[in-house]
Amino acid sequence: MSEIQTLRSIINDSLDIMQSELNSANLPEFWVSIPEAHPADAPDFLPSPRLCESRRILLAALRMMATAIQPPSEKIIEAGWCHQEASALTTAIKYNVAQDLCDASVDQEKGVEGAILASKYGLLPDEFTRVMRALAAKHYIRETSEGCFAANRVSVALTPPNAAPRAAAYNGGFGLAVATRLTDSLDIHEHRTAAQLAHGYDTDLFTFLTTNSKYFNIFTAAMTGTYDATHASLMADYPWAELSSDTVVIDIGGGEGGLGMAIVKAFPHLKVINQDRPEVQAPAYKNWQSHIPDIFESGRIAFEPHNFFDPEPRKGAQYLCIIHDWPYDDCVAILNCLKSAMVPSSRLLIIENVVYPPVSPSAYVPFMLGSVNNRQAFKKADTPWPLPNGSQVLELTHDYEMLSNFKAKERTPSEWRSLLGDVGMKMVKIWPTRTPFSIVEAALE
Ligand SMILES: C[S@@+](CC[C@H](N)C(=O)[O-])C[C@H]1O[C@@H](n2cnc3c(N)ncnc32)[C@H](O)[C@@H]1O
Repeated sequence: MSEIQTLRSIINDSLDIMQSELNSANLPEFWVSIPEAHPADAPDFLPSPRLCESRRILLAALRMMATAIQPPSEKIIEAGWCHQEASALTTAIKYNVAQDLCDASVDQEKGVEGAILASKYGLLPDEFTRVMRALAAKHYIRETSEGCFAANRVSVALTPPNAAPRAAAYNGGFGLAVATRLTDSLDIHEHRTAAQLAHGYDTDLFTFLTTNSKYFNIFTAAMTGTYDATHASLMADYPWAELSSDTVVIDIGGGEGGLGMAIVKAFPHLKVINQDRPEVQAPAYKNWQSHIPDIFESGRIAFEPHNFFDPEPRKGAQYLCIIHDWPYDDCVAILNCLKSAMVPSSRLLIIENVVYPPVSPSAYVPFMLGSVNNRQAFKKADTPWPLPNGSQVLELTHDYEMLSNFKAKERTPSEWRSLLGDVGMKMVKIWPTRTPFSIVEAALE
């Protein structure tokens, strides 16, 4: 079969599998235009392995199909304007447009005039309407008649309490400016990041954030926005239940404590200590008090100020950490501080975007979702030809962001083996999850 015929058959087959998975879970088919959330949009929704993998492969095939049919010169020109989508989204988030469009008073057939919304926000009607139109063209909202706008399913995900907009708000408030300096930062052969060039600081980003409350708030909220919808899978795809009942899990650099909260909610036999910089204590307390007041009161989750460049004070526990935002030497220093506390039974779980380079396959790999079984532990399907192995859009986005903000990185499996080996640890296993994140399990050598 030709490349395009194969893509067409992957698209048809994965669509069929996706639909049958939805049917067996008694879920409706997906939609765009209806201004309601699909049950699978809930942050705590856990897709079956086959639903997860059919969606992943379908998305990859649709993206490649779009490349096949679009004139290459047009693709290049369109991509050159990609910052426009991010800036339009930032505007929508700033004014909470989606909340207004989803309001019960809005007739979703007719929509609301852009000019009425513009006047509510104190903006010029023509300018604002064109930003709205850009959003409608990308399916964040609908244009129902010229200059009138209504909500769709994506608009619903843009309204509180959904956390994803907080991740996108970070891009508008901080990341877009960083992106403009990435190219400049590459030919400075010393540790000078695009973020430092864009925002004019010399320290590491986290130290800079402590001096700037606006960016501190944007960044801290963005972490919750990024990780919030991953917790159901992170809980299901690692055998937390098998940890013994005296286990203390230390989440090092745990931020507002969303992951720790998911662990203590799902596994009553576990305790979590969330370690982070002292200034993160207040947001973490606020988070736990509003979501898990009883567990917080019981002391099964606690905050401990700790600098992870100092030796880890809690010996012989199970440890979680994220180190993708530190350059190599810092990663080695952090891991050594942690290693000093580990005993042979300790495990270090590093929750990051393991990167599988998007290598173009030379051999034919058929589309076989048969190997993904809903009754077994989650495993990823082999990516079929002609999709590049990997096909990881969000994972590679994170890697680029780590480069831009920290001159740090997401790692391939061999890079993980090598880094862990450099500090006298070994990789036990990489656990794939139904999110862009994997869990890299490490132990003492
Ligand atoms: C990638 S974020 C972690 C996000 C978090 N796991 C979550 O689920 O929201 C990195 C965290 O490392 C923390 N951090 C940065 N430098 C630190 C240090 N020297 N010691 C301890 N924590 C630090 C930051 O405050 C931030 O919360």
